[in-house]
Amino acid sequence: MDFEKYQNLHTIIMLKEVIRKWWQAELAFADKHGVVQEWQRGDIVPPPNDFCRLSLLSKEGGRRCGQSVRVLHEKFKGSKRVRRALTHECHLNFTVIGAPLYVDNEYEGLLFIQGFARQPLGEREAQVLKAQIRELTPVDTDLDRAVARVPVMEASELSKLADLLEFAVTEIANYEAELSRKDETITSLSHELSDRYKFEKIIGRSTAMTEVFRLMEKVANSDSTVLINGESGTGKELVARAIHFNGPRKDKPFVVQNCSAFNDNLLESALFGHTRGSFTGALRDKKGLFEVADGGTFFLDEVGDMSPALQVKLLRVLQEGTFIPVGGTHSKEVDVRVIAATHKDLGELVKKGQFREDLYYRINVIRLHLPALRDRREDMAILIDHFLRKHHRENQRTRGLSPEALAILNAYPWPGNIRELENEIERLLVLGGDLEMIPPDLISSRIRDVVIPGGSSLMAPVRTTGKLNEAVEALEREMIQRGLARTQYNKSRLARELGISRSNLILKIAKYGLDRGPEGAEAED
Ligand SMILES: Nc1ncnc2c1ncn2[C@@H]1O[C@H](COP(=O)(O)OP(=O)(O)OP(=O)(O)O)[C@@H](O)[C@H]1O
Repeated sequence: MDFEKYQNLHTIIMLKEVIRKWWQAELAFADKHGVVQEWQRGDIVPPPNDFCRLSLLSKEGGRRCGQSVRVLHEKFKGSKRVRRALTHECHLNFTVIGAPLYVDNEYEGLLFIQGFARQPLGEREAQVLKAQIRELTPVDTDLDRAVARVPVMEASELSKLADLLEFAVTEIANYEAELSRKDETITSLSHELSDRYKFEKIIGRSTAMTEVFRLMEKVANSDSTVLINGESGTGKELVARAIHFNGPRKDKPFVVQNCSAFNDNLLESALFGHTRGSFTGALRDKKGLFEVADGGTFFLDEVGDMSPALQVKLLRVLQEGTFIPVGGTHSKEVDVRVIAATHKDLGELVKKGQFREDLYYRINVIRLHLPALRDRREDMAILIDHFLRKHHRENQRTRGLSPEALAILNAYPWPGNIRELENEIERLLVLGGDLEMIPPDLISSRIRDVVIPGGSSLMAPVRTTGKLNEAVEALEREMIQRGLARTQYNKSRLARELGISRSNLILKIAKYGLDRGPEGAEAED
């Protein structure tokens, strides 16, 4: 256990100050082997008691001071039942008081304070003390003055100090417990995230997607740079996350930055960080995202929009794993896997001189192409089904989309790809309320207008050949079916709209088999 990490705990800072101010003593920590690491390293904060200072700074004196602390440590280690503060008289006859630190019922060391007398030193005691210290080390200090300055702690004071030490070890134990709770939460959140980005959560059975999955499996366990190509909303980020969460870096950060979101200066500072004063407003040093992503994966979206200057910096990180923060003089080293994405044709940009060729070859090690939704129509049905389940509210009755609604969705070119489809399904589920089947009327007019310009009929093209009565019947059936969907099976309203009686409408519904059955019947009209 490293006591240094507790030095900044608010309670410990306060405690140290109080102890210094009231008792002229220093709070220190010995580890679970009874070793005071700072002393071992020669990192000694001079204690207010000059005799302790002289002793600690001499070789033999230091050894004896360490031994005194170890005696206390042995007392704690010997009995798990001792949880209160105990005292011991050191080689110079000063008191050491310590309290044991237990974390998770494991003994981790002790917090202690040393170097005070229990009562003012008498003449004889002072003589002995001076002789002892002279034996240990050559003395250049006025020892009479040192005797007068020896901190004295009476019994009542000592019990207060004991309370404070016990309070401090409890605080540290609580802090550790809180940290491990956080660790558990982080681990379980990271499992949840890995679950969410399992390959099976990426929907697609088309040939193009099967190829994507095959490559994803291959690259997940490697460290190579990946370039994902595809229009907006085709799932580039989803695929990048799945690669990260299915690979060895999954417990490390996954960081995303869209390179077209900022101007050049802001992007550079976001990616590489900046030093204080490097530009107006840079009030303190700031870590860049490459540092945040250290050990993990960095998803650089729209990499084709990066300026030539930043392309150079990116190339350096990819090749050497180093970069210099804006305004900085020293380079920093990171271990980051880069997954880049773009909707542009980088090869074309290279030809036009807008993208560095060396960078292009460096990031184009493995390329994944995500097809536009319009080019993988065979995935429409399972995608719709997936989003219906994903956004279905608990207890919602909706079972699906009506055949007419499906026909419209299937005919639409989906320029916004899967994101647009997902948004539309989510919207339909909200608007559909408790309707069992979502009717086409609820589909966004933006989509309907593309599929049926001017809101023309959804029906099959008007028949101009064949038997007239059959064509009339087909038209009648379509009009009733669509009307039922639009009015949510309100037959009285639909009958009025169609200009026929309600009973006539019911007959026609039965004739064309358009009734919803007994379950739906109750909700009608
Ligand atoms: N194959 C898929 N299966 C399930 N959901 C998907 C699939 N592809 C994309 N999505 C969903 O579509 C939405 C858009 O995906 P994503 O943000 O990954 O696209 P993108 O290509 O990175 O978009 P952009 O380039 O605009 O940032 C997300 O909600 C994502 O979960």
